Amino acid sequence: MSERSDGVAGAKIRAEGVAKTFWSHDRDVVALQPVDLTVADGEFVCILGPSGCGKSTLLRIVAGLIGASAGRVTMDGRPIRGPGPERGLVFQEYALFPWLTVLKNVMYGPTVRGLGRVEAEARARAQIARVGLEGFEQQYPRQLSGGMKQRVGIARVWANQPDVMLMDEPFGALDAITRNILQRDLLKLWLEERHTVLFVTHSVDEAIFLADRVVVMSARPGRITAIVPVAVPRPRDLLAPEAIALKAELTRLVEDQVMGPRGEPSRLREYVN
Ligand SMILES: Nc1ncnc2c1ncn2[C@@H]1O[C@H](COP(=O)(O)OP(=O)(O)OP(=O)(O)O)[C@@H](O)[C@H]1O
Repeated sequence: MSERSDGVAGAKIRAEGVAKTFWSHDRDVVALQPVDLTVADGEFVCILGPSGCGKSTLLRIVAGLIGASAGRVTMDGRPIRGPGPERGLVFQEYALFPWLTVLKNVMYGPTVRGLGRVEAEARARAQIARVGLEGFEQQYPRQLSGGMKQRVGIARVWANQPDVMLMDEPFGALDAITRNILQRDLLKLWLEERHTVLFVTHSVDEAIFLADRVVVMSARPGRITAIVPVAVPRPRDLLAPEAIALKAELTRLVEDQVMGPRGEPSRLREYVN
């Protein structure tokens, strides 16, 4: 909490020189060039970049699911050496247990961590209600829509009371309307509790709608090319002039990574790491 970086409040997550090379089909695949990033306590940071730029790789390193080839990641100043309940993960794939009801899915984490059945159930029911699924506790995942499954995924993570939410394109598989609703709801829940959120997306709109800061990554091998604060007041109207201007700039930053720079350099390059 005491560290300061990138002009934001105390550091929750800090990545220093984090790089990753995979060994695949008898050759090295450099997924991530050295990345430095600090996420403040309670901050909502979106990682934006073209497909294959290493966004998920960075998130998985922060999650402790894979190790970095170089550099280190700390949470509250302590090195991350593996997964932990203080970092909740929500993926695009819903990753629910199909043989368990909604209630049992959400109770699973707290129960595994030793909470008694009554308390685990109370906590699960509260989280299910928070994500708007009251009345669906006894349904099975196959009986739910994609958006509902993702709500269960969020409730399941929150039931573990994590400090940090790591979200890897959680709404990527959903239709546009469901996605918008879930973005709004996620933001409402985040404003209530101010977990730290690291959210991977390749949608510029989604990043502008959600983030305090947008981290733009280059095409593979990934590195951070810009960190852009979103100064648009919440609730954000993506049709407001400042949001439209930001969208143009972020789109250009991402497209430059895919197609090479066009015209004059963006004014947002002043944020380049
Ligand atoms: N386990 C692995 N073994 C080998 N290569 C990998 C592995 N995981 C990822 N990669 C490679 O690392 C690069 C970055 O992948 P990553 O999934 O992090 O990208 P991404 O930005 O999240 O992409 P997308 O937006 O398409 O999901 C890709 O070229 C990918 O093929």
